Amino acid sequence: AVIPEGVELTDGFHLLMESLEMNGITNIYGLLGIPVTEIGRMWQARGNKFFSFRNEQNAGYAASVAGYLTKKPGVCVTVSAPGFLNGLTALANATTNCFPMILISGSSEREIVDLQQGDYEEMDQLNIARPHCKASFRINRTEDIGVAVVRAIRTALSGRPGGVYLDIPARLFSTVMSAEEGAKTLFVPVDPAPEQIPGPSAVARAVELIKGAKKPLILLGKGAAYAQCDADIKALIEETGIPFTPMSMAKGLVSDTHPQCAAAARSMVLQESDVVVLIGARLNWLLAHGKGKTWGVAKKFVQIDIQANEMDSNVPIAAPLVGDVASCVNALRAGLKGMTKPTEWMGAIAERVTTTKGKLASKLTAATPVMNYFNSLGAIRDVLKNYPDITLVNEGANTLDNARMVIDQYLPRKRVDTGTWGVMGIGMGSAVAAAVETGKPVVAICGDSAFGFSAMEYETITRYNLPVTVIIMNNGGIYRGDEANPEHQFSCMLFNPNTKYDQFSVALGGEGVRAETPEQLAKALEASLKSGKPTIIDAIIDPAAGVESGRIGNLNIVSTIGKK
Ligand SMILES: CC(C)(COP(=O)(O)OP(=O)(O)OC[C@H]1O[C@@H](n2cnc3c(N)ncnc32)[C@H](O)[C@@H]1OP(=O)(O)O)[C@@H](O)C(=O)NCCC(=O)NCCSC(=O)C(=O)O
Ligand SMILES: Cc1ncc(Cc2csc(CCOP(=O)(O)OP(=O)(O)O)c2C)c(N)n1
Ligand SMILES: [Mg+2]
Repeated sequence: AVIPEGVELTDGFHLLMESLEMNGITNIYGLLGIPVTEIGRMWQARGNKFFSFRNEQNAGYAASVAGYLTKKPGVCVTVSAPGFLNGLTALANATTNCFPMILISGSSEREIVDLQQGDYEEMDQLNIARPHCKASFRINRTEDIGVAVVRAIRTALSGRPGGVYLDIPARLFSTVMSAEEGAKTLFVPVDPAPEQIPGPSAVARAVELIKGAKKPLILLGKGAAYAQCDADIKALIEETGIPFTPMSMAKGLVSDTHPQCAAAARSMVLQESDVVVLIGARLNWLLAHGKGKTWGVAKKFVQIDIQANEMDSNVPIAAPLVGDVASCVNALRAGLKGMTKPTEWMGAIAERVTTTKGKLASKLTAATPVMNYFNSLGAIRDVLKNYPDITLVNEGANTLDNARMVIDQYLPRKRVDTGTWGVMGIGMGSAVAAAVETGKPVVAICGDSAFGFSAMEYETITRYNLPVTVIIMNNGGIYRGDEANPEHQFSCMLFNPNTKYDQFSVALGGEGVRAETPEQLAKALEASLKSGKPTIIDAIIDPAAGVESGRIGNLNIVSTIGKK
């Protein structure tokens, strides 16, 4: 339509930014270039924050973690084709983790893409994204930008949270329309993540099952942490006296030091429990699909999940409770009021916890010629005990599994790690998002291989002067650093033994410390937390200290006919 002379104009750029701002989004994580460069500049000029990354995958990890921590969709902006593809990995990971995130990518013009005429960075991004996220939308008209942003927000947040792709063909950004008409197209969704109340009969069925249990167990997943109904969950646990064990990112939802925490008796409680209440935890590979030797005696599952068809995904669920975590937990609390507490069962668990913690404690302080995972992590744990509200980011194999065991979490949503997929490379993006969204210090404990996936983002961290301490568990390789080299080349599992991550830090504008003993490690960590400066601590770990794939070596495939 022709717009009369003198009418105030708006355009796609401004409608997109106004819609995001109106919906409470002020931080964008991304990497700019054709056709989105101007978004970054204008977004910053409006007083918002644009966190510019070195690779879109890490910007996407940051956006997804921002979504997990804030319950508002994290927003990532990328260029088309290769930039979009880099961001797509993070979008797919967000969807797998059930973190709310929106990936906005510029794209080629439809008339060229659809005839495959070879546009600049031509790619059918809309359809490539679709199988890897909750929804994939394209905006073709400026007047549709408002509804598209709202649809993306509602889709990312409602039901099971996840990733949404928003495709914006380049020309739309500069297409103008009347500002007055444009303003009418922008709005805020009402209740985009509505509570979903479980049915009374479902609640009654679950209550009866739990009341009849002799050895009940509550298993907390990251869905329970995401729900931010921390007091309700703690109340359910304390009112019923039922022991609980957390999945890794649910650690701290109720403190690891809580007397009903069975994390240090995990095998025992999975084996011996008769009724297991899953709260925001899926029976996927991390829980051995709910079957086999991990689960010992016959089990009855109560499952709280907002996604109805998650039920029976792996094994029959005796009492499905479909709804949001808070509504389900509080419905159970009402029904379980006055139930007899399983004190004998809890007593047996407490005994096992004391034993296993005792065995671990001696390893945490045992001196060795070169640090191993236990005395290094023991030193870190003793420092972090005094900093309960830092966010711990954790990735690696041995570095991941041993830190999960050794480093206690005291508060909810203070541990961010490799998640459902076990993804390496989430470290620096997660650290940026945690520092930005919480405003508090971050400690990232990364294997040296894992760190390498996003190492260049350490410059992003120093550029924004974020209070991030990266402890690199430098064992010289993937899993270990002592693999023999074949005659003709460097082993495929090893890194350059002369790598100096402390100097890498200084080169990128941060502080760098080499730590060869637990005492040096503790001192450096304490100093970095006090300084608030970006710091890399290069923790020298015995190359022989690790095992293949940490605690999941059983998943590795080996040739039965040997090496040829
Ligand atoms: C799959 C799992 C959920 C299985 O859990 P487990 O490892 O068996 O349990 P946990 O780690 O929770 O605990 C391990 C053991 O330590 C005990 N434990 C736990 N906490 C404590 C404390 N505080 N003190 C003493 N002992 C403790 C616990 O009871 C278990 O012993 P017992 O009770 O005696 O059993 C977990 O391993 C996991 O989350 N793995 C993530 C793997 C991953 O994504 N790796 C990165 C990709 S690797 C990869 O891709 C690759 O290699 O390739
Ligand atoms: C995107 C992606 N690519 C590869 C892999 C496979 C893997 C899992 S764990 C790991 C690194 C282990 O070495 P690291 O030095 O970090 O830790 P440590 O055991 O302490 O030595 C790799 C490469 C995964 N999970 N994700
Ligand atoms: Mg390593």
